[in-house]
Amino acid sequence: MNPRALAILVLARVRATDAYLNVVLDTMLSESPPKDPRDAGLATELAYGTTRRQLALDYAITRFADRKLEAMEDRVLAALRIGAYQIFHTRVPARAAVAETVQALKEVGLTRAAGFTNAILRKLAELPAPPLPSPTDVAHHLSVRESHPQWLVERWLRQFGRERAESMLVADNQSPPVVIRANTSKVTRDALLTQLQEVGVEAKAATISPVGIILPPVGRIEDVYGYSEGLWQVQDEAAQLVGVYGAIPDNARVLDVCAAPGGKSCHQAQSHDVVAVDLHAHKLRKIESEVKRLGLTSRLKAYAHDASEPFPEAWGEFHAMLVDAPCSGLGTLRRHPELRYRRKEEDVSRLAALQRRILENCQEAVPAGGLLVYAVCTLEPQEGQDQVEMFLRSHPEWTAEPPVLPGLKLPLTQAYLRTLPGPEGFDGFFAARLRKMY
Ligand SMILES: C[S@@+](CC[C@H](N)C(=O)[O-])C[C@H]1O[C@@H](n2cnc3c(N)ncnc32)[C@H](O)[C@@H]1O
Repeated sequence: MNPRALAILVLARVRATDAYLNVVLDTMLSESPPKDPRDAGLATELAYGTTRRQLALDYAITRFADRKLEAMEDRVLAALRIGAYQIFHTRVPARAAVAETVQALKEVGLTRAAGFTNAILRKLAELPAPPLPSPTDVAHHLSVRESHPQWLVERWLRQFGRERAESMLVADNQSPPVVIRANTSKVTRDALLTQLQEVGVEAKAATISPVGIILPPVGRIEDVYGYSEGLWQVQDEAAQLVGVYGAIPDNARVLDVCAAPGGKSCHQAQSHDVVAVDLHAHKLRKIESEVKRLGLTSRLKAYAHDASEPFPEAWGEFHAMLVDAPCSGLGTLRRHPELRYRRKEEDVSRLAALQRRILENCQEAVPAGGLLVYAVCTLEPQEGQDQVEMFLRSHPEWTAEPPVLPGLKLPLTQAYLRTLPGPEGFDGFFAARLRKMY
């Protein structure tokens, strides 16, 4: 299928079903694989790029549309956004962007909307630049320019100041690198790096993670050296740092209570026995298939369970617990661009309350002397540092205990691990390493 038509169908399905962009794209690319891998690359770039810029594109489209965007057929709106994205953000000549997009809309069965779409895209193509609100209204201007909801821009401006907030917004619109974690139960990071370079992959060591490798843009991840042999797993560097910062002693049994899709569980299983738990039974399949590929089946058992409810005694005692709690995910917007339009400000408090329930249940199950590593992939203090400090105030038997890792420069804020989106190239994470003293 033509890559523009494929991108239209992907965005239309994401809008219609509220599904994750990466899941829909992967499914549709495997259902109708383009013959030329470059077409798969173009469909991916159009789907992600358009979603990242959606709010700004809608601001431009609204100027010329005679009806509300919400009332438009999913495929028509997707075509308008994809066309506008190419006009404003790619090197595709504007005339070709309009013509090819209208042709693609016909290919997906919407010939009747071709004239309407063509007219709007041609008007957009005549603009010298994408329209923007006045820079004097800073939050509105940045919201449209960087395509993030205004409530989020206002929140980040308050929390981080203009310079950092702006660099975070800009970073969310960049394509993230593919980062992998060496499966150290099979190979060291440095040996894997050498092997990748020997087969011609221009890989380089991650900035901080001692197990991380940054890959150059690659096609199908499954075709990269070492994938089938389970020598590595895809995982953002900041997510790897959670495992590193946790510094769980090798002899500890680990209970990972929010485990799917399994990145941090597999990281722990490289050197520990792990019980991996997730609320959703269907998500365990992904953990199990990764554990198998990585050759870690003897190290990890996966179960469905609600982490806010007591754990079965039959699972035994755990000296360390990993609570990678469900959160607003606002630190991962470059990887999940659709999330920024779905999140509502009130989600932060709702999720903080769920995290508190999970923490309360988990802390009971840790024996004296044991560790609990709490992590979230968001920048919101209510879900991160404030959450943990409230927990510590109400549980004097617990203390924050950052790890001692000579030679490693972890991005710490006080005792806590904290990464922010920005020029450093990380997703945004917060983690706290907590010790139960008695
Ligand atoms: C941030 S994700 C975990 C990511 C995972 N640790 C990794 O590194 O790949 C949070 C997970 O918590 C799960 N979850 C949500 N509510 C839960 C609950 N009450 N009990 C257990 N798991 C829950 C979600 O299904 C989701 O898979």
